[in-house]
Amino acid sequence: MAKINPAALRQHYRQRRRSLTEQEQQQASCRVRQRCEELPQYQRAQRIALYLANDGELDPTPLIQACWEQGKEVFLPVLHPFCAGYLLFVAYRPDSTMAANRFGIAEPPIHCHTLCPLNQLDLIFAPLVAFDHNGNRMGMGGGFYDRTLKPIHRDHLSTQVLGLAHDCQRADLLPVQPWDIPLHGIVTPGGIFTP
Ligand SMILES: Nc1nc2c(c(=O)[nH]1)N(C=O)[C@@H](CNc1ccc(C(=O)N[C@@H](CCC(=O)O)C(=O)O)cc1)CN2
Ligand SMILES: Nc1ncnc2c1ncn2[C@@H]1O[C@H](COP(=O)(O)OP(=O)(O)OP(=O)(O)O)[C@@H](O)[C@H]1O
Repeated sequence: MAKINPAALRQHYRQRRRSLTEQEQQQASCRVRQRCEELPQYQRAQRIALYLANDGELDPTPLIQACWEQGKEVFLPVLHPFCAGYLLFVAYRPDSTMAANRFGIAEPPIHCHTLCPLNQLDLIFAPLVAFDHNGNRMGMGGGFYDRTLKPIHRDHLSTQVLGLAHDCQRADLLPVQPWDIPLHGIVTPGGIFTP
């Protein structure tokens, strides 16, 4: 098999998710919310990290609403102000005042009392560009999630990491890099994939 260039692969799957219609996006978001609500990992979780959709990503807005309605705390990834390449997880509430980061993605303000350390998050729903049946994740190429989530495996944390994606983001087999952090599962409108 010909060696696939990861940059070309990333462009291919970004193009796929961007070409979904508004209606397909909304339907996908609602199906994924329903699937997530059936997961024991979700039902047990009190502190959950999500994200705000960008570039055609599966939009978790209905799931964020569900968390709020069910009294779960929601956190969003915020670019670390001092440690380049790392993320902080910051509380997101209906009244959070948001500001766009350098990629144009809205972030809540960082305060000591709104920060959640990794070991206190029960569940992280991660965005992705492509995934495979082994739970490998290809992201936007910044290495933000890989760097930030490294302690989960190193320190045997109980934090679960699930990818959220459209079905068209499923790849046969992704190239694996030594730093890649595998997902515990991936939720799509069509199903739940566990490696
Ligand atoms: N919704 C969402 N939030 C997230 C991530 C993500 O993948 N999705 N991230 C996951 O790591 C972090 C941000 N990483 C990102 C990396 C690149 C681009 C991006 O759009 N890159 C453009 C170039 C934009 C520019 O340089 O101005 C591109 O490649 O076209 C966006 C987010 C934290 N927040
Ligand atoms: N744990 C780490 N320590 C140091 N560098 C890392 C680490 N993880 C990733 N990187 C660097 O980040 C770069 C991007 O990695 P990769 O392409 O896997 O990102 P990604 O998972 O697609 O992005 P993201 O997590 O931001 O969505 C790599 O070139 C790698 O050098």
